[in-house]
Amino acid sequence: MTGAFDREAVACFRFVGCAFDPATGEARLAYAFDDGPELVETVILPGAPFALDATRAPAVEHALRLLHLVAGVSYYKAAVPECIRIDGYGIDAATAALLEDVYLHGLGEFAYRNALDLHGRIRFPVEGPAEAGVGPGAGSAAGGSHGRAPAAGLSSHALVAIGGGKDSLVSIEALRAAGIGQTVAWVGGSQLIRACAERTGLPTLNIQRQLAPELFEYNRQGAYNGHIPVTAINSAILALAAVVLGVDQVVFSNERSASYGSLIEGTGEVNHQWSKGWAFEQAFAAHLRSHVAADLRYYSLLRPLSELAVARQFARIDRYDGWFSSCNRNFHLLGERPTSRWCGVCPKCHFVFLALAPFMPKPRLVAIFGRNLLDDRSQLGGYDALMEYRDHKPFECVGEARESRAAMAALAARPEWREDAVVARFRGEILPQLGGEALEIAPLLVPDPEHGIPDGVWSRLHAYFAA
Ligand SMILES: CC(=O)N[C@H]1[C@@H](OP(=O)(O)OP(=O)(O)OC[C@H]2O[C@@H](n3ccc(=O)[nH]c3=O)[C@H](O)[C@@H]2O)O[C@H](CO)[C@@H](O)[C@@H]1O[C@H](C)C(=O)N[C@@H](C)C(=O)N[C@@H](CCC(=O)O)C(=O)O
Ligand SMILES: Nc1ncnc2c1ncn2[C@@H]1O[C@H](COP(=O)(O)OP(=O)(O)OP(=O)(O)O)[C@@H](O)[C@H]1O
Repeated sequence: MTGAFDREAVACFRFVGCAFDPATGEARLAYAFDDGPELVETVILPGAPFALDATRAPAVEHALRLLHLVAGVSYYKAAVPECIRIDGYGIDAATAALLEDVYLHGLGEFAYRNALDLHGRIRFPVEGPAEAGVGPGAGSAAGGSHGRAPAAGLSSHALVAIGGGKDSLVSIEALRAAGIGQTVAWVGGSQLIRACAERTGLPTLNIQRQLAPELFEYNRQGAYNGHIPVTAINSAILALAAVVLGVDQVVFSNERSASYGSLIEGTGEVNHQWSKGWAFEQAFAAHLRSHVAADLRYYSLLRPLSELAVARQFARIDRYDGWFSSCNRNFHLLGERPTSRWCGVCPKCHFVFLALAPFMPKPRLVAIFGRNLLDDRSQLGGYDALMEYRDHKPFECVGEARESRAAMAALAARPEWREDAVVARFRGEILPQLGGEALEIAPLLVPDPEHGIPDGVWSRLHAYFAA
């Protein structure tokens, strides 16, 4: 491939190579289409130089390769060719199966919006036996690998991903309450995330990430573009950071509701937040243990909780009211920064306002958002989609439709909310059509037993979450 980027002319996507320099903390991830220019993404861990002993160095190499393979999704999507090549190292069948899952499901929304069918198209080449350093018996399918990589001598400490929204702040406060040592870590240059991280008063770790600049040029030249599984990428970055720093836990804050997508007529389920779901968490955690380090734990602290349960927890703390935002418009790499932390018109603003409303005094909530979204008729369509009323759930990180309906039903019974435009319309038009649907909030607040939180952590936390 030479000259301008022509997605139809691409034959092969290549993983060209990757390297980590412990002296500078820089990871270099290189890709290419055919014999075109190298596309180099960089990730920089602060705190270099790092001393990696003989136990940790192989774990770092395997975490680096995993990051190289996962982060490739940003570039692969530009042309989605049938041929994938990995230069420089081979991968085993378990790794190929994990990646095929991450690319297929993580690009689910991308494929739907671009009218592409990626089923059966994404095949990672398996070359040779299990990767070096991988313990005997490494399994054969994503999530099914029960082998173990050697332990890397990691110390007990949690690297907790912080995203500037309510979810990670709930986890951070829960871990603090349980007395678990933590460093709050984020990827990228967001000032909003930095402000929240500093507000926690805990040690912080800001990892820089620079996408290959050619990708943006390819986008201008007509590359396929769309959503990617960014949580999978951030997870792989934090896993690399954990083994480089020698700590044993990578903690995310993905709630139970993230495992459910939008039901699209004629297409089926498409999950915008697939890499925040339970299937990804299980597969990735197992893969880290079998292919990176047996003593590395990856889990989501909020997996047992619904979005409403997370909102209830968040409402218990007011320390972050003037700092946090769940509105994704704050987090673009390119383009303008919004002037307000809450745009007030996107699905996340709609949902977070609704989810917090049953658990917070109204004046506090309105002060956080600077307005009352539930008393604004122009927001009716947005709330209909959240409740899956005449529309599908939006492609965004929002709770299940039954959670939105239950929250709305609770507000419909509250004098301070029931006359507000969106709630009054729900009472008059939607509620009567819901027939026998159970609309109580309480059952949705019960922690789910399905999660990957280590026993020692969960035993200290479940009372906190149940309180
Ligand atoms: C902030 C945001 O929502 N961005 C999405 C948006 O991208 P846009 O072009 O408007 O701006 P940028 O974010 O600046 O991206 C510029 C281009 O770079 C590509 N890109 C970016 C990051 C990356 O890791 N790889 C990339 O290839 C991107 O394609 C842009 O062309 O629309 C895009 C297309 O739909 C989305 O891909 C952008 O989403 C970001 C990757 C992002 O960080 N989004 C999170 C706020 C997000 O949606 N999180 C999900 C979790 C989903 C998951 O499974 O992990 C959530 O919270 O639900
Ligand atoms: N830039 C980032 N660096 C590292 N982790 C991130 C980043 N952005 C989001 N995350 C993590 O990804 C997961 C999903 O993000 P999400 O946006 O749902 O969480 P949040 O920002 O904590 O809360 P909210 O849902 O209210 O926005 C969380 O664990 C979050 O900490």
